Amino acid sequence: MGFEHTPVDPTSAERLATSGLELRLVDTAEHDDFDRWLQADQRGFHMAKATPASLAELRATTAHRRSVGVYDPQSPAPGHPVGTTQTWVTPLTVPGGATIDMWAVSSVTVSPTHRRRGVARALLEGELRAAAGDNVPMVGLTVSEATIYSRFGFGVATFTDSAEIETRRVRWSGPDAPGRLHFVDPDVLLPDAATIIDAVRSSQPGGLSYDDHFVGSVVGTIGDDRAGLRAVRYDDADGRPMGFASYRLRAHETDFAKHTATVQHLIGATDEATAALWRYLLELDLVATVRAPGRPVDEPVHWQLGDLRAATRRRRDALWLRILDVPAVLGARRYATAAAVVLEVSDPYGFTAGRFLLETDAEGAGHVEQFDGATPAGAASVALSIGDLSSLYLGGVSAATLARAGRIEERSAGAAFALERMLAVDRAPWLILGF
Ligand SMILES: CC(=O)SCCNC(=O)CCNC(=O)[C@H](O)C(C)(C)COP(=O)(O)OP(=O)(O)OC[C@H]1O[C@@H](n2cnc3c(N)ncnc32)[C@H](O)[C@@H]1OP(=O)(O)O
Repeated sequence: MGFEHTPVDPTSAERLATSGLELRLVDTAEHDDFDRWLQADQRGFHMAKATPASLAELRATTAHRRSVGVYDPQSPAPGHPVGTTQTWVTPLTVPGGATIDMWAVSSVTVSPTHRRRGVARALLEGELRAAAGDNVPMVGLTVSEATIYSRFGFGVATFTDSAEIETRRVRWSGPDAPGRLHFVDPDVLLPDAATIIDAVRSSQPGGLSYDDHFVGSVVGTIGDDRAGLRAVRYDDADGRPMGFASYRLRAHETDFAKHTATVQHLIGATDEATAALWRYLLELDLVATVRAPGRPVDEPVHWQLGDLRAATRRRRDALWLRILDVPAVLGARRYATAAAVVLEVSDPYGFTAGRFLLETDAEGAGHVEQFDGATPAGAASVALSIGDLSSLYLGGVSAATLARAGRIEERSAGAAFALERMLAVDRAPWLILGF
């Protein structure tokens, strides 16, 4: 049985029932029920009511996800949910290229008429228990506000940069790409984009698998604002599609030579493709500014601009993770050093609380076991919360910094930096597309 049939959590259903509310799965094959859920989701994020056309698109591209609603039978419109969430299971690429299952949680909304009486808590706790019950070892989400999810054991694991680049300052110093660029229609690009994103995500820590809804939104086959989207594809010297960029142009109020190009997405399966696409955008005529949100924090382009100050960058949290099974997730990734560390993990929900011994070998494999004994000679030892361990997991957060912040307690001298060296990665984790 797939995740879409996982029932709602009975504990949360009972808790909500004591407030007279009903928690249930939405039958996404039943259009009216699903449309009401979709409209509640739109309203929850202060978006305009979905048009019939966009409802049809959303139904077609997201019906396979598990949609959960909270209903108030006393409402004048009892079929309209007052709380929503949507979940699905995706592979999450971890350092070394293996994948683990991640229970993705999205669309957490509670109607302003029903806020701050524990509806979101019931939804979130219910999803943690549902994922644990299905033996999914990791839960992941992105947040509207960074103040909500730590209490449930989540920690931020990846960041993105929003770059703004003054094109007139750029003197391209990167390599010349041997391939060619072509404008492509969204329908033509869609399958290539899906292949390119899939190739990248399979080796990119933090990479997820993306369905047609996501890929269609970045190439412009779906979405309300698709008319202004342009897309180019980079084909390598052998003519194989290796990357694409989609972007919008906005004219300056008074100066036609100062358009702004805003990148919807830019992704290359090779560094050559990524550089070629960046160069294309930075050398567009009549464009003074290129804006690119959601970029990896170790983007090579900043070393190819010829003027480091041509770009300003703003960093933001992206993927938040919540480990549910410590041995499963630590055993799946690869490590940079051969070492041993004892992790004393606290967990407000008890899913993962305990002591674990992580031993890594010269090939980078990790062996993890629950552990009661004394810390072995030579092993590092730290105490930390499950949220902070989740932050460290993909290698995008420094253990030494968390120790300096007072979040990790070092039980042996230098233990945080020893852990940081074990977890080090050659490529910063990146959430390729937000969700
Ligand atoms: C993964 C995602 O989907 S991220 C998107 C989150 N959704 C949004 O931002 C849409 C707009 N906001 C909302 O719909 C709601 O305000 C929600 C979903 C954020 C919160 O729903 P509520 O039902 O009011 O939350 P609930 O009453 O269950 O609160 C649970 C806890 O979170 C806290 N909390 C709730 N909202 C916030 C907030 N915006 N900032 C900080 N803390 C918050 C509450 O104080 C409470 O804390 P405590 O129990 O530890 O004392």
